[in-house]
Amino acid sequence: MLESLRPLLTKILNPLARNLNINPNIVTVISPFIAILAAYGFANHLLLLGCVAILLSGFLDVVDGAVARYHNRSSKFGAFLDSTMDRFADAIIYIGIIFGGYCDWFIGVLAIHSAITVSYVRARAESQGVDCSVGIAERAVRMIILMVGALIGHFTQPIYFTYVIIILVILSYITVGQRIYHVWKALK
Ligand SMILES: CC(C)CCC[C@@H](C)CCC[C@@H](C)CCC[C@@H](C)CCOC[C@@H](COP(=O)(O)O[C@@H]1[C@H](O)[C@H](OP(=O)(O)O)[C@@H](O)[C@H](O)[C@H]1O)OCC[C@H](C)CCC[C@H](C)CCC[C@H](C)CCCC(C)C
Ligand SMILES: Nc1ccn([C@@H]2O[C@H](COP(=O)(O)O)[C@@H](O)[C@H]2O)c(=O)n1
Ligand SMILES: [Mg+2]
Ligand SMILES: [Mg+2]
Repeated sequence: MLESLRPLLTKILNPLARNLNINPNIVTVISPFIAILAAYGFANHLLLLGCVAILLSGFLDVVDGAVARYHNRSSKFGAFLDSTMDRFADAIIYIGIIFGGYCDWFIGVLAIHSAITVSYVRARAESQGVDCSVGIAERAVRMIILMVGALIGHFTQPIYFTYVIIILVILSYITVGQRIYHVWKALK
């Protein structure tokens, strides 16, 4: 969905990438630590901290790839590490949200389950040679929805954050369906 913004994003990030001539894997492993900070924020009812930390963690997730591409340091291990750290970040953020009591534990577990399943379907599809970056709630969209929800919860009432999480779970499962359908069409 947001993939079409990638060329624009690359243009914007290239000056930063040019000045950041480091191993992109270093950037990749910092991102989940910032996600832990987001989880800490949610667990302690600091919604604004949660929101800013998700933004920073997501920012690093786009910077690692930009640095890798700009300096011709893209690697298969880097791609693997990037995806793995993303799963870690996804889960830890929801764990923080559950601890903060922003949703029923069952909804929180579904949020983790749906997010991991969305990404698993893509990984499994790619192992079958099918590109699967489709669906309404790819990771960037999920992160943006969470940030917007946290902001709404902060500036109005926390219950609105809960509603946003429920919507996010529904959108994530729809994405699982969209991706399975996409792979079915590609492989039938
Ligand atoms: C806080 C600051 C110091 C930093 C501030 C900088 C600012 C100027 C803001 C810039 C932010 C922006 C550029 C970054 C935000 C991105 C973030 C919202 C989400 C992170 O996106 C992930 C990204 C990379 O994906 P990647 O390929 O590395 O990972 C894949 C992914 O995990 C897949 O998961 P899934 O299958 O989809 O579940 C795996 O399957 C893959 O294996 C794995 O490789 O994706 C980037 C895609 C887009 C091109 C990103 C577009 C982002 C928009 C331009 C962002 C606009 C953000 C707004 C500013 C947000 C405002 C919200 C507000 C605060 C309410
Ligand atoms: N440590 C890394 C991180 C990323 N890559 C490469 O970038 C792709 C992901 O790009 P994003 O802009 O979405 O982060 C990934 O598939 C790798 O090709 C890398 O090599 N090393
Ligand atoms: Mg990345
Ligand atoms: Mg990533």
